[in-house]
Amino acid sequence: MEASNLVLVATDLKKYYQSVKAVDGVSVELRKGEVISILGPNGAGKTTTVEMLEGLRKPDSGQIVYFGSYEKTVDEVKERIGVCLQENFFFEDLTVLETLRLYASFYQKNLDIDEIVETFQLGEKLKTKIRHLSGGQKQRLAVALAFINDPDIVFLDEPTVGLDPQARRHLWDVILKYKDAGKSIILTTHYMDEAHQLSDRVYIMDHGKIIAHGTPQELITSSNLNSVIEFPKQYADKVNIQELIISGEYAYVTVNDPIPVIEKLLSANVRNFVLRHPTLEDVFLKLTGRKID
Ligand SMILES: Nc1ncnc2c1ncn2[C@@H]1O[C@H](COP(=O)(O)OP(=O)(O)OP(=O)(O)O)[C@@H](O)[C@H]1O
Repeated sequence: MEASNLVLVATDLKKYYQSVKAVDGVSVELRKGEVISILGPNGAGKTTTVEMLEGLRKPDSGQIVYFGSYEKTVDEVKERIGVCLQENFFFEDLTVLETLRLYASFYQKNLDIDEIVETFQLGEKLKTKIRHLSGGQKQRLAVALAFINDPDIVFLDEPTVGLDPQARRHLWDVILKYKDAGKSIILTTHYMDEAHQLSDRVYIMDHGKIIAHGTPQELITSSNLNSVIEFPKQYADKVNIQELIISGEYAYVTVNDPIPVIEKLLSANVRNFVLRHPTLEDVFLKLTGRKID
């Protein structure tokens, strides 16, 4: 990949709050036409990292280079950046159309509003005031607004929270459409399937540091997890299995050879287990020892 394709390079970013090392030496690269995800449990430092990349928070140290130019500050590139924050505030008495036009007026360059309306399926709500939108409709509008200035880099912090499964899938298609059009997208998400489906590369964060990164498949392969065996946690005490992880209602074990574990389960009369391929979620669980939510 040519260096000129790098639209953002962040090196050794740090942000400390008294004793809390919120971000402790994070480096991230983003290329043109790429979707990357930053995954991590609550408090890992994802939002602080992304807010520094967006120019909303000043790093204590480290460097961020936009569009290959050391001279460009975030203020100079903000026309080329789109942001959907985790919590968005709107003027409740404006309609959807008025809101789109207002945000468009903040920038020199815009995507066509009709195209945005169609892409984000907002047509039926154009004359509806924000206060009368459902949570999911507001969320779709918030993501739409991140694209209004036809940005080259788009930050989407938990963009599908509050959406029903159909709307979530639709938004995935929209994100991939914009990626294919050459936009570069940084996603933070709690949904592992979303990260896997959308991301070219994933950064896994914990305690302010990147603890692993790569394509979803590279992360799965490099974790040396061949098989996952999963069963209800109430059986965990019945079987002596090393490296068992209890999370939620289930006990998990990731192994290269599943046969000895299955034999143990069967001899303890545990039959309602599932054997499956590992997912990004299992990698995450192995690395951090806990589930993301
Ligand atoms: N303004 C602040 N003052 C003090 N501590 C802060 C501040 N902002 C964040 N932190 C702390 O920094 C750490 C990282 O927070 P951050 O919000 O970046 O994590 P996160 O990974 O985005 O979490 P979540 O998934 O819950 O949004 C947390 O321990 C948080 O309490």
